[in-house]
Amino acid sequence: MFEAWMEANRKYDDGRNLTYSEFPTKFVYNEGTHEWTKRKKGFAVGRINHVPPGAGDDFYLRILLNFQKGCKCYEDIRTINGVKYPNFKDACYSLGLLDDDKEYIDAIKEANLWGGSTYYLRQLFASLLFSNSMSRPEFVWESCWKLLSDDILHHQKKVIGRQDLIMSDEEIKNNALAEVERILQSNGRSLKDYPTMPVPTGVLLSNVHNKLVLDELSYDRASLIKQHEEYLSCLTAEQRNVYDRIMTAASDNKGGLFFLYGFGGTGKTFIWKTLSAAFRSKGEIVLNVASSGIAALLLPGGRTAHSRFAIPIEINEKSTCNIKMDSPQAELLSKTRLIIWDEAPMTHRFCFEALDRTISDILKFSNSNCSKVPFGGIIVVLGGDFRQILPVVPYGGRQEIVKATINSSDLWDSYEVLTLTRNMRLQPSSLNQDLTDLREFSDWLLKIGNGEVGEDVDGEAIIEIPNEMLIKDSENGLADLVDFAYPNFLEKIKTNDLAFFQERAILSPTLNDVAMLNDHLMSFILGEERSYLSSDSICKDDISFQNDEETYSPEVLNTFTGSGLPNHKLNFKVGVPVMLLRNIDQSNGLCNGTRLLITKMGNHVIEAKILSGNNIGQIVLIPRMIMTPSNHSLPIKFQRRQFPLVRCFAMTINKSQGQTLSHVGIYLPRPIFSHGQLYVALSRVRSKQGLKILSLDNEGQISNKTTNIVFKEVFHRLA
Ligand SMILES: Nc1ncnc2c1ncn2[C@@H]1O[C@H](COP(=O)(O)OP(=O)(O)OP(=O)(O)O)[C@@H](O)[C@H]1O
Repeated sequence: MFEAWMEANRKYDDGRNLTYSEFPTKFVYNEGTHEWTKRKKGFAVGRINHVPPGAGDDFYLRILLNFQKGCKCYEDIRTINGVKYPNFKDACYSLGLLDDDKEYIDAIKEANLWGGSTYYLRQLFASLLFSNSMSRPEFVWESCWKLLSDDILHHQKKVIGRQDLIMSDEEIKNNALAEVERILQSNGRSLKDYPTMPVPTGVLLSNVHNKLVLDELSYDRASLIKQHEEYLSCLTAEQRNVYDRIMTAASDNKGGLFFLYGFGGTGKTFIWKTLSAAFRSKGEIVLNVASSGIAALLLPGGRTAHSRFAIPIEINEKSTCNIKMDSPQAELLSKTRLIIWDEAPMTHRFCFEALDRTISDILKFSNSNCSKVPFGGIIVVLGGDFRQILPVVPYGGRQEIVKATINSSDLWDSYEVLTLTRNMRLQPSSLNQDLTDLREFSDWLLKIGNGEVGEDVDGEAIIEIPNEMLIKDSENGLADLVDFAYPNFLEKIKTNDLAFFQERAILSPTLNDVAMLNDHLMSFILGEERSYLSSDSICKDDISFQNDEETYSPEVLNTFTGSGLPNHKLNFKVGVPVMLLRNIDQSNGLCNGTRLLITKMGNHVIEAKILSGNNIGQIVLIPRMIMTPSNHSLPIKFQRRQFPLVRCFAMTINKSQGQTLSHVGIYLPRPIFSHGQLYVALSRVRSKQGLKILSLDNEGQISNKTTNIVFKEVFHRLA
């Protein structure tokens, strides 16, 4: 039957765009003649028999049959993009369908051929360590250390000022390793965390244990004193009240929990900066974290809460953070005076409860009273806006989502709510007309966020979109929306205009609509399009692994999609903006949500330039990484090795939270589906001139109405 498929491909053209399992949709197999003939009626789908991984070449042949089309002989099956591979395994590898550390060696070699700085190569290696993507990191290091240390001798000659300096291979290798260690340490990691990796000899590692603490104490106090005075003199009366209340709690030495409630632009970040300067200028430790990577980049020395506190991805009401008692993180927490946590309402309450439990456990040894006060007596200030998107609870309804928010936690009774109400972005420096416009827009936004526009029926209201924000009377609404968000788009791609892409996006509620928009925009870009396939497998620690292996074959796993998980097949071109889906190197601004522009595409590595945050224009090398989705709706635990990237001409509204943009097109082919989504989409811009909305009704016709969802009960405990 199988060989007859190749025979049929030699005979007929019609089936050559079909894989082996798609073949029965157009052909029928005749058991008597052992031939495939063209199907005249009916429909059938094929299934390829299970082959266990231990079966050798047959296993790889089976994988290839899910991708290769129109093969006329065995050689065709192992020919990829015109290259004939010696065996099926190598052909699978070239398609990216295998998990193999060889890929990372090839990635480093490939990036080296691009001729960039060795520093970027070491960052690439460090990001592979951060993401635990290599099964044998020491093997990759041994194979590539020469490429990763190409600049060491030159650098040392400069440092020492002796052009005749000679270094042995071991010394060069040790120095390169120390550089990798430096990158790891800036992100709270060390080579010591990877037991099979060598560690550099010399002074560097003796500091490792305290590096996290040292980093937090190494701020320039003199300049912070000046900064603090400057900020303090600017505070408005209500901002000053907030500041005084927190400083009083600090001087009382009894700890304190606060929630700073204020909509966008009321100066929450300004307060965070003032407080951080106040404490740090006195040599006290402040940990600035945020729920999203983007918000973390706005804070001085900010990190995502999940990475700073090692909060487990799969969390429940009994979880604690992954911080051991005698670890550097524990020492850091025991010395911390103030924790600032921005965008708190989007994080599940279990995360705050896990941190509270962990801190109490750590501190109870030094002070037995600590376990009696929340967060062991550290002052904790949360901030954010409950009008925005609340924690995502997979398949959770209204009740589950509301129950997951921080103000449903038992800890909430201990929080004191401090409020900011004055919009500091809209100040009288603007022209009068502009100011009136801005105020009207800001008031309308707040009403949308509060659910005060339209008639509320069980949390949902149909609202009318103001005319000036609407795409209407249009032959092709989508083309007009694209033109608004990305005018002269091809020209901007040609000139590699980073500033243009930095501030623009199209937002839509669902992943499918976003994928359609990204396909649409990418189709205009000339140049080679490359497809990158992921390697998917069931996690070996899944206890039902043995039984599931047959049901969840790689081609079934390939179909899984989810928010935060890159697709099995990614299509990119040079010039396409993408968003990072992992925290790679937060100290260099590479976190979940950072936007990048693709500049080079290799077989195993992608080069891009940073578009958002603090390091705009900096080059970064992105490898494939192992990602395990935490989606409980999936019946098994599986992992995907893929580039942690998603195209972002268009992005989901949820992904846009925290981004500030100048031009936003909102595409609503169907209504938004959860609390805060409309408010978040509308409030990404600073003025209504930066906003256009294309809303479609059930018949797909342009409409001036859309749905807003607000769960008003989340506002109840904020008075
Ligand atoms: N007291 C102040 N004096 C001068 N400028 C201020 C003051 N407070 C805030 N600002 C400025 O107003 C703008 C908005 O403030 P900020 O970014 O702190 O608000 P936010 O509440 O954090 O907003 P978002 O939630 O949208 O991030 C910033 O440019 C900030 O520098």
